[in-house]
Amino acid sequence: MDQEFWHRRWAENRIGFHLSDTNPLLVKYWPLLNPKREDAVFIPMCGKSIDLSWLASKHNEVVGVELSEIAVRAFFSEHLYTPTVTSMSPTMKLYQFDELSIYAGDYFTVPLDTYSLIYDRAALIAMPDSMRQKYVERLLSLLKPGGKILLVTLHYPQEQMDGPPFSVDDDEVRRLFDGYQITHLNRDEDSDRPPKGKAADFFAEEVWLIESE
Ligand SMILES: C[S@@+](CC[C@H](N)C(=O)[O-])C[C@H]1O[C@@H](n2cnc3c(N)ncnc32)[C@H](O)[C@@H]1O
Repeated sequence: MDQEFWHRRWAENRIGFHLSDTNPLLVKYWPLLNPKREDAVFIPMCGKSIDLSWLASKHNEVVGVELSEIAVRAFFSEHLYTPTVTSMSPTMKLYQFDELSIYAGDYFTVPLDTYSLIYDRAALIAMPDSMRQKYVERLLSLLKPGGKILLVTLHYPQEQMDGPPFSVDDDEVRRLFDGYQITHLNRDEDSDRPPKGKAADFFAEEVWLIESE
């Protein structure tokens, strides 16, 4: 999945993954992380998710990274926020407004801090098999000791459907986050997917709590 693929998706507004409201799974399961206002939150590959605003209403510092500047600009204009914009390199900008900072740039190269809490919805599962290990290594390097991740994945028969979104099953979550405490919080087979025009025998959305020990 090269970067051009995602730039094209945003340029053509093919963003079926975008939710028009706060993700109910975030609202339901975030309290299980025992979040405190002063815990800094990181959201990888955040798109223009409304979840950014929900988390910013509960935390002093929320940091997102999104490759597409179209998405980042849309997020701020759709919320009527006027961010300050700092150019960091020809391919990287930092957008800031109150508690929220969003880097428009590549997740793998943006200069990030470490965070107590991470929210991954449709980021790990946007990565093809060949990139997932590298994606998770970077994610775990950004997690403070004692930190927690709320992770939302999809599980379906991969041979019946092309990704993204890709299927990431129970075994793979446990392998990718080996050495961390993993709690399976929810499996929903009635989620309103697969994406338009695609079909699979089953299609389950799963929620995980990953904790560093
Ligand atoms: C499936 S979307 C999910 C967006 C968001 N998490 C949501 O729930 O709406 C995956 C996002 O990852 C972004 N992305 C893909 N590769 C990236 C990279 N290397 N760095 C930053 N963002 C990336 C895409 O532009 C896209 O917006």
